[in-house]
Amino acid sequence: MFEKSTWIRLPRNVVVGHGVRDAVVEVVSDLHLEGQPLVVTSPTPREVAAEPMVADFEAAGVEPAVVTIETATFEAVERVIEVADETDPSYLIGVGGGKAIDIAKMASDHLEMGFLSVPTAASHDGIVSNRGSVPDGDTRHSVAAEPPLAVVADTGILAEAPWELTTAGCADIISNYTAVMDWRLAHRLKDVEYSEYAAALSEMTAEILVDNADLVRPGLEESAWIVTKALVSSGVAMSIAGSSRPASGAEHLFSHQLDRLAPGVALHGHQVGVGSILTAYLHGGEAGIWRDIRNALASIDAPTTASELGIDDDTVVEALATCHAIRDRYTILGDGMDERAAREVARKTGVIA
Ligand SMILES: NC(=O)C1=CN([C@@H]2O[C@H](COP(=O)(O)OP(=O)(O)OC[C@H]3O[C@@H](n4cnc5c(N)ncnc54)[C@H](OP(=O)(O)O)[C@@H]3O)[C@@H](O)[C@H]2O)C=CC1
Ligand SMILES: O=C(CO)COP(=O)(O)O
Ligand SMILES: [Zn+2]
Repeated sequence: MFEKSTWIRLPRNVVVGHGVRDAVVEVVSDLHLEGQPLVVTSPTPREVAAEPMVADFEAAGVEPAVVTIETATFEAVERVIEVADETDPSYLIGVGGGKAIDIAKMASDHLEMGFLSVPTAASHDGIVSNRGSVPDGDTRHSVAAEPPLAVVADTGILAEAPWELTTAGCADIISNYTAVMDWRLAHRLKDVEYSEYAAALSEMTAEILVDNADLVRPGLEESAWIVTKALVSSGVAMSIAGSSRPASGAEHLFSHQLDRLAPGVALHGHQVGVGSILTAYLHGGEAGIWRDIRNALASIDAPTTASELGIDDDTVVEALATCHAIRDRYTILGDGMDERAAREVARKTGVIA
């Protein structure tokens, strides 16, 4: 008897383009959402996008509550839930980078209410995904959640954000190459559930972005458009897979470990990009695609070395040698790298001097 089943949850509306922030109230109406929203944001996105959006709601007779979070932690999720208990919203709106959107996503899942994703930076592919990513002591959780009901990505806002946020989003996409290599390996060796469709979409997204790298330039709003479409597509791949596997392999373990060893120094996307150079080398050796990944990152101004990340060489080596333990996710790192081997790979790929 055939007993397989799947349930793919995707956003109902994805609105991308110049000035679409002004359409949030209309998108809410299109979704037939009633009552007051709770806006979850972080300090800079609050000024850039949340406050004008709240003014639009007020003009339409709706009084949103606003909560500002500073970190992507379970405590921040708790705080949002407390504010929701006090203000009784009908839905949530996450306005910001990966931090604010992840917290809104996880709080909305707990509260069993929908949320909208309003990114202010094209810096990560959690804009659309059905996962939240949260550090917790020595480990890291990829938390199952609902995807947003709608995404409203204003390319005008995204293009005005600091350029490095956009290059971080590109690097998060380029890292899909090694994430999929790790996923296939885990499927072959450990029988990890695998989706050919999600893997193909994830790889194709990276391919299209690399093919269009010439158009990804500071000051060009078209760059925000190209990168946002890739981020949406990568998030959809995660939703199809029902896990972050299409977009998160050993290069993400490396980044999560850097978040612990050197917190707040480099952006998520930049760290996973450098991690992807290292793990591509582990997958393919000298003849592998690590040079293509390094060149693709360099072509869009993303860091390719420890010093460009602002992190010292020893910390990068330590992260590579220890990151396998951060989460139960089988990758090319297996049960971990010898520290000398990690240093050698980092040297050979030019990540450290
Ligand atoms: N769920 C998923 O599938 C995924 C989740 N992630 C998660 O997302 C996070 C990384 O996302 P990222 O966006 O890099 O992190 P943040 O949300 O921390 O944003 C990075 C920085 O950009 C600032 N910022 C955001 N928008 C603007 C703007 N328009 N103008 C100026 N500054 C701005 C933020 O300011 P401020 O400090 O004031 O907020 C912050 O300092 C990580 O926690 C990662 O784990 C990443 C990929 C996928
Ligand atoms: O960053 C992500 C995908 O780009 C999310 O992955 P994690 O599951 O590793 O948190
Ligand atoms: Zn990522």
